[in-house]
Amino acid sequence: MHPDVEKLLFSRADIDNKVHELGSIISRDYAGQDLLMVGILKGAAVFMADLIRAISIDVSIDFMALSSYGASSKSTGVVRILKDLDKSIQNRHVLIVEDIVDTGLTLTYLLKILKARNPAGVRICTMLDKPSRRKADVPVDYNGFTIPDHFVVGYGLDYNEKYRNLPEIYVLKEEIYRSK
Ligand SMILES: O=P(O)(O)OC[C@H]1O[C@H](OP(=O)(O)OP(=O)(O)O)[C@H](O)[C@@H]1O
Ligand code: HPA
Ligand SMILES: [Mg+2]
Repeated sequence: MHPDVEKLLFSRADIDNKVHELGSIISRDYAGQDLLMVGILKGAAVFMADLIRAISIDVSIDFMALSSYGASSKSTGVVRILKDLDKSIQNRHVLIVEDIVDTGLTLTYLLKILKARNPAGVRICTMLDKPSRRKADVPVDYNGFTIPDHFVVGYGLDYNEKYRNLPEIYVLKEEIYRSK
């Protein structure tokens, strides 16, 4: 285990099973529809790469880059678009793919922007949901795991741009983010 992590939360097997479960449900729910999956960079990149390969129907993908956290473990509530979608989403079925929903501020902002573009629908798929810290209500349609109030890293999730490459999901030691 990496020396900065407190404990393992979800193993490779836990993650693989969950990704395949979600992939099957999404494939069934969107059968016969024009599905566009939108990964939110950078955190969702790893989950997105696994999830699209667990989907059995035709799907297009795109990415958006938003920034709300910077070099802190706390949300600032300020969300900026760093990279927008390449094409119009009008009349398309959009599925937002996130690594984690925490305060919900990022997705609240994003949902507002995307709904204003008149898609056929927008739903949310997240690997992790941390409902105890919610500041804004967001409708999570597909959730991998609900987690308690710990700062987690790995499988795309970072602290200060570190630990995204860890293949499993861990709780970060408090001393790592408290000292900043
Ligand atoms: O529900 P919230 O409190 O808004 O937090 C969730 C968001 O925060 C993280 O992104 P971050 O801004 O750290 O960017 P990153 O994906 O590049 O790490 C995460 O990937 C979500 O997008
Ligand atoms: N870990 C990493 N990034 C995050 C988290 C977390 O627990 N919550 C919001 N962004
Ligand atoms: Mg981050």
